[in-house]
Amino acid sequence: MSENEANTENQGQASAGANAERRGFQAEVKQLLQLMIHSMYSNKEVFARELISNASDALDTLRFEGLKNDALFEDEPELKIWIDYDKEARTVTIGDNGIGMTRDQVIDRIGTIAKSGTRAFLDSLSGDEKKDAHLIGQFGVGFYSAFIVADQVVVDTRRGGESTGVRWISDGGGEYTLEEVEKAKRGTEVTLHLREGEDEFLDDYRLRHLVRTYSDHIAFPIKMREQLSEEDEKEGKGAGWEQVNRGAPLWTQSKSEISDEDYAEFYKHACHDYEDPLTWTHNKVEGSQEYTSLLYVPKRAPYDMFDPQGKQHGVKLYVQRVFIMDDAEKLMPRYMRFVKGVIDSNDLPLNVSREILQSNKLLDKIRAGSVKKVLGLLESMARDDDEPEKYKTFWNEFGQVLKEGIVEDNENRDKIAKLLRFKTTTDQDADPGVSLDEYIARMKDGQEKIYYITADTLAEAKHSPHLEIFKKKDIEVLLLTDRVDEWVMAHLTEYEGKEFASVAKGALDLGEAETEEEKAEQKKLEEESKDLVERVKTALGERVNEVRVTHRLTDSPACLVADENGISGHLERILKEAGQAMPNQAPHLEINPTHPLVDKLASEQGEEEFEAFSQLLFEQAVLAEGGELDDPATFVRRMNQMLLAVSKGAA
Ligand SMILES: Nc1ncnc2c1ncn2[C@@H]1O[C@H](COP(=O)(O)OP(=O)(O)OP(=O)(O)O)[C@@H](O)[C@H]1O
Repeated sequence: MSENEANTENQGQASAGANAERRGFQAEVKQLLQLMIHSMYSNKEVFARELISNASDALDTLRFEGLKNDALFEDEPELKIWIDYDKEARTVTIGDNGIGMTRDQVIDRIGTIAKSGTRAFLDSLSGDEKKDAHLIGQFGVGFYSAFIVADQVVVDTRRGGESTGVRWISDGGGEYTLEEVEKAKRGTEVTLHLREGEDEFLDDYRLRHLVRTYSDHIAFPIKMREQLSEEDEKEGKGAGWEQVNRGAPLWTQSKSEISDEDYAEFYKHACHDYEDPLTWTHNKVEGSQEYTSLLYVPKRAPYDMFDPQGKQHGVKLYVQRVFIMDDAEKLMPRYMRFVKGVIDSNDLPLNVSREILQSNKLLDKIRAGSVKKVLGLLESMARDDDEPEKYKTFWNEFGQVLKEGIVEDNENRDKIAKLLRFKTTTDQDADPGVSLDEYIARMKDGQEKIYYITADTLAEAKHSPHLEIFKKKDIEVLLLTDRVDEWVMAHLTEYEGKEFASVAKGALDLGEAETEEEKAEQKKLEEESKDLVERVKTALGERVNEVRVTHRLTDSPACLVADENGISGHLERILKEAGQAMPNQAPHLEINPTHPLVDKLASEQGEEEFEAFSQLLFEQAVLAEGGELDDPATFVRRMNQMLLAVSKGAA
């Protein structure tokens, strides 16, 4: 019951009044509730953090909206949270005098889950409690965590400025009831009727301990009844209320006063995560503009990291300790959407609106400064040989998102490139992968470029015929298999003065990694194969752009190569899959005259046989680079004819 209101509810469970309306939960809520109760039981204490976080968010919202509408504060300007318990009724109540909710808001917010991708998320759960607990934690346990310890939850709430309040009651089954109630004070009280066996929470010491452990550094006072001495009780003294948490926002304190545990608990509260963060950076910037940033990198990627509709909590903006907005994009670029935390500016005006923030120079500077801090944090994590696991975790969870920065952030491209990690032909199992600095350090004598290949899978990349000459010469090649890689490489043209070159594009130039002798031999081969090249070109017609003698194959008869400035076959397939109309650009076909099949082709006299053979060579090359044939049936027919001819010859 509230610090302000008399305790009227008692004994047993609350029941809805005669005018109460019964409503069903959204199907997803029903499912989530059941899962939550079972899989989160071993973390049952989270309910305290979640409900206190919600109360603190409601106070933040009130303070922000109150900047424009003073009336919202009514006659109660002091913002607070309180916790009380009733041993006889077996209830614990968490109350706040924050913004509160209207009837419609209660229906929208606690009868429904508005997060996008909820259905898919629920379908992805395995039934394995431990795994599911992780996933649910990531999804956000929120208000429903109350049902882990309670078999009935009552929410009394009144929005600031409204005349009537609403009571919501549910036992966590399929339904809840709603009715209008008189509520003198604005805000929300959540009363938990504890399940059998949960009486441990009806204890002053236990509750205080929960507050100190989980919510010590939230910005508002959390109050509990004073403990009376025996003497006071004898004298019949009533208990007053006292603040239990420190109540100063963590980021305003100096680093030396904050322990790692404090940072971790604050993170879980402010960023709605249920695991500790991976790392963080806390900075006070002084001088021409003043702000404090406390930025965290989580341990795990959110389930909707690649969902464009996904709501991410991201970084919260405060102005002089007043919460202003929760909109990552204004404070962090998209490619840093994994960063969470708080930025508190002393210089922005308190009455700042979203419109002003759209184009605000101060905010731009804060954003640029914060991006540098995060990049610095990642750099030091990547360099940290004592804890290599950390960067590995980061890269495996968020590497794909960070890569987007190569495309998005011109200014920091080199810094981001330094943080990239790759599987390579020399080090396919490297976890998290090889850095560009390591690659450059082991480049072969005379090697001038950084070579890479893009493909859908690691197996496809590793076995690509385009790599043959590189294997022979022991030149390392980066194996790129993320979807975003094609765009990344279109923007990453050089690193530390070294150009990038796709092994599947343009005429291959190995520079000085090739001896004069090898170059002369290549020239000779080209001369000798002129007629053959002409014949193949004629046979294939429009299907190819150019036919030439290969430089890159040692074991395969032929391969396709994209134009130096064109798009690779891999990108062409990605774009086609995404439904983009593609101009038909024929690839170059490179043939390997030293291969016995090509030798056989050269000796083929019959024009029809020569053409069929050339087509086969071309189609094989399409398949080898992961492409699809326009007419697979004809390919199979040609293949079978060839096999029959060969077996007849052998008989
Ligand atoms: N004490 C409260 N005062 C006002 N509104 C509240 C309160 N508690 C919950 N709400 C509303 O109900 C919504 C749902 O809460 P819930 O805790 O389930 O999710 P959340 O806080 O949005 O996200 P998360 O799942 O990450 O915790 C909140 O976003 C808020 O709008």
